[in-house]
Amino acid sequence: MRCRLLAPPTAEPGTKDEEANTTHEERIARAIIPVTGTGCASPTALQRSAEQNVDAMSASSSARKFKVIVPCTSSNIGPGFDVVGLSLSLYLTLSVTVDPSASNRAPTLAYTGEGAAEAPLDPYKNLTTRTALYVLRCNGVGSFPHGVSIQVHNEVPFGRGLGSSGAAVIAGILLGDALGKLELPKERLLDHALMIERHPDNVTAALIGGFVGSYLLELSPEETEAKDVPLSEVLPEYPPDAGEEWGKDPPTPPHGIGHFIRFGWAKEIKVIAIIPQFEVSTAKARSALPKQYSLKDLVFNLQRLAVLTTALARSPPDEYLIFQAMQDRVHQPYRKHLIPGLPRILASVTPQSHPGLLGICLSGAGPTILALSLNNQEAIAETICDEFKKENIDCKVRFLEVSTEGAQVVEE
Ligand SMILES: Nc1ncnc2c1ncn2[C@@H]1O[C@H](COP(=O)(O)OP(=O)(O)OP(=O)(O)O)[C@@H](O)[C@H]1O
Ligand SMILES: N[C@@H](CCO)C(=O)O
Repeated sequence: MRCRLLAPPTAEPGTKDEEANTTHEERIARAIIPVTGTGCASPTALQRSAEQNVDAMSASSSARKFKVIVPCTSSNIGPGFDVVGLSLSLYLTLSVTVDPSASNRAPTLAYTGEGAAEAPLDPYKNLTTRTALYVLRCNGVGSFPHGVSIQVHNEVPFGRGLGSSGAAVIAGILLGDALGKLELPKERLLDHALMIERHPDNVTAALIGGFVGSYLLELSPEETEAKDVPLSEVLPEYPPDAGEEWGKDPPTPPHGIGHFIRFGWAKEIKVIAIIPQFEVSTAKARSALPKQYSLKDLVFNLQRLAVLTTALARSPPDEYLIFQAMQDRVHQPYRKHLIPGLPRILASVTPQSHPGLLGICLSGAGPTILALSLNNQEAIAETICDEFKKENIDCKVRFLEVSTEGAQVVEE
């Protein structure tokens, strides 16, 4: 088994995003928005030859097998709304076979695990494979290679604030890169991901691994305007018939649109995810946020985030400092109506009531609650589950590790 670890993180990407009221399909549409004003060139000689290369490579070799493994992520960690993400040990895994002797033109998809009943098996509708096709088409390869079959095993629950969509997008980015043998550098992979999921926190942490901070460059007014181009205009729903060409080409992402840095993470800090058994869509949770904030609330969060990123790297961790630094006034207060009992749940465990507790927050857009602790994990989880139970909500508890490696492609 040969492991192709992606290139080490060196730089950064970015854009700003307004995702409220959008579905993932619409977000993909945005991915395809001509942000540079110059889309991929329509199938040129270069594109055709890239496609022929991929097919020729497939045809001349035996079946190729590889895995794409992407961790889940918890973003925000209290005050770091849309800024920080933590990569954790639940994984989305694609087991991919490219068999030149198989005749299927479109990839076949099979799912097990979380979301198996909901995830589309049509590769032109599925978030991961559509993302892969976007990467291929932006890089001169007009279609999937023949004979691709993908077995998905997913441990990341949908719509719970654990970055399932970010993981699906990163899996698609790496899938496209691997199928096209593109070998894009990590920064360029991230550019493509940021065209789809416009807040960088989840996708960056999923790609890079560990505890990561990121920001996006502002789009120009023309680029911002262009983001309303509908999906149907930029990426056809169905593949063309043999010999026909795709319609309009998707725009390539601008280069270096996001920027990131990886922080340290003290090895003593343990992570507990308390996962309520209901979904909150990120789009809905984003639409609950105000358009404007008071200076007081922004300063409240900025002060805490500045302290938090260093405090979580220090050994031994300072319980009081971290607990205070994980307070938030930018997103959690506005999402409380989406998660029954949220203020009470967040107040249910403190370093005083549960020695060893470092902090508690909403994971991503919720409804999962993330607790950081030095010990006492079971008691912390039990108390939070009991609080949810008062609202007639069952929870699953996961004791997780920080996943330091980030997304990987493993050749078999
Ligand atoms: N493995 C997957 N395959 C296909 N689609 C997926 C996959 N994972 C997530 N999705 C899509 O993403 C949706 C969930 O995304 P959403 O942004 O609402 O929540 P999340 O990413 O789990 O949470 P958060 O962004 O708060 O961390 C699912 O309903 C599904 O449409
Ligand atoms: N930072 C994002 C993460 C969800 O994907 C939010 O809280 O809306």
